[in-house]
Amino acid sequence: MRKTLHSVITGTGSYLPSRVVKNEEFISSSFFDATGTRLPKSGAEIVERFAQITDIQERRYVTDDQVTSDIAFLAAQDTLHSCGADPEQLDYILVAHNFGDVSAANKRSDFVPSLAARVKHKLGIENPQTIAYDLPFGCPGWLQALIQADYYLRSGDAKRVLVIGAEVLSRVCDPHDRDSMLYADGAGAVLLEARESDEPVGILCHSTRSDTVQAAHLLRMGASYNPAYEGQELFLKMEGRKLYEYALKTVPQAIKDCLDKAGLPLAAMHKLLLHQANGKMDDAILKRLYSLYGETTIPEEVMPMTISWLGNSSVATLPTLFDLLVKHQFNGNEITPGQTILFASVGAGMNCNAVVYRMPEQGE
Ligand SMILES: CC(C)(COP(=O)(O)OP(=O)(O)OC[C@H]1O[C@@H](n2cnc3c(N)ncnc32)[C@H](O)[C@@H]1OP(=O)(O)O)[C@@H](O)C(=O)NCCC(=O)NCCSC(=O)CC(=O)O
Repeated sequence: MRKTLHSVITGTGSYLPSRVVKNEEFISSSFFDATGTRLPKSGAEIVERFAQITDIQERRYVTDDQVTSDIAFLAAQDTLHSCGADPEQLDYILVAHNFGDVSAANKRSDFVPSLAARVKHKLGIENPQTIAYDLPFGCPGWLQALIQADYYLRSGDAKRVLVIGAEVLSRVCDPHDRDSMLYADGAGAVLLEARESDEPVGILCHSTRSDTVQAAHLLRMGASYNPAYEGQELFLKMEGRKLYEYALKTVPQAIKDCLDKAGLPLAAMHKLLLHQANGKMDDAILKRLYSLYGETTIPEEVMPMTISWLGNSSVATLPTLFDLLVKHQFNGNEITPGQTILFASVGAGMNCNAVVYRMPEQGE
C-alpha cells in the first residue's frame, strides 16, 4: 500500500548582500512626515530613537550592479549545492518578491519575464517541464509559495520544488522617510521534495488570511515625503503604528489557529520563526502569543532574530533565517533533526500566514 506523501525541505540557501549599511549612515538625511512637513528632531536624534523602537542596528544592501533576480539566483545556487540537487530535475521554481527587478540607474520595476524565468535561465535549465513563476503576496509571499509547493508535492503533481524569496527594498526606499530605515535587501531559498512516509514529517499544517478590505491601505506605494523631491518614482509607504497594531492583533491568533488545526500545543514548537519587520514588535507578538496559552514564561532562544544586523528583507527574512539555523551559522542557536518549527509572516495585502514544519530525523 502506498504511504502518504509529505513535503520535506532537503536543501537550504541564502545570499547576504555585501554592503553593510549602519544606522549612522542615515544621520545626515533630511526626514519629513506623511504631510510633507520636515521633522523637527535632528538626524542623530531620529536615528537613535529608531534603534530604540526597532532593535535594528544595520542592514544589508545590494551593490548598484545587482537586481532582485541576481540575488534570487545566488540563493537558488546555494540551495542546490547544499543538497547536490540536479537543476534539470526541478518541477517548479517559485519566486516570491514584490517589486520585480528595479535597476539602480532608473529605479523602474521590471516584471517581464518573471523573475522565476530569469532564475531558471541563469541556472541553465533547459527542461520545459520546469515551470517557473512568481508570487507577489507581500512579506508572507515566501511562506505562501511554500504552501503552494506543498499542494503540488502532496498531490503527486511534483517531486521537487525550489521556493525562493528575494527582495531589494533599498530601491523602493524614500530617502526622506525615517521608516525606510527598517528596510533591507536579501534572498533565501529552500528545495522541497515529496517523501513517502507513515510518520508526520515535513509540512504538517498551514493557514493563511487576507484582510484586504480593512487593512489594504496600510502598506502601499506613494510619492516621497519630501515635497521638493524631484524624482518621479513611487516608494514603499506604511502606516507604521496601525501596522504594528494589526500585526499584534492578527499574528498571535493566526499562529494559534494553525497550531489548533495541527492539534499541537505551543509547547511542542522548538522554534518560532517570525517575519522580522521590527524587533520590538516581534517581542510584543511573542508575549501576546504566550498569553493566549496562559503562559508568562517564554523559553529562551525560542525566537531567533536576525533583525539587528539584517533589518527587514521582506520575503527573504524567513528563508535566510532558516538557512542560517540549519547550517549552524547562528551564534550557537540551531535547528536540528526531529525539531518542530513554526513559521509565521505578515505584510502587504494585508496578508498573514503560518506553517508548522517537522524536521525529518537523521536518516529519515
Ligand atoms: C514604524 C514603527 C517602527 C514605529 O514605531 P512605534 O509604533 O513604536 O512608534 P510610534 O509611532 O508609537 O512613535 C513612538 C516614538 O518613535 C518615533 N518614531 C516613530 N517612527 C520612527 C522611525 N521610523 N524612526 C525614528 N523614530 C520614529 C516617534 O516620533 C515617537 O517618538 P517620541 O516618543 O520621541 O515622540 C513601528 O510602528 C513599526 O515597526 N510598525 C510596523 C512595521 C511593519 O510591520 N512594517 C511592514 C512589514 S511588511 C513589509 O516588510 C513589506 C511587505 O509586506 O511587502
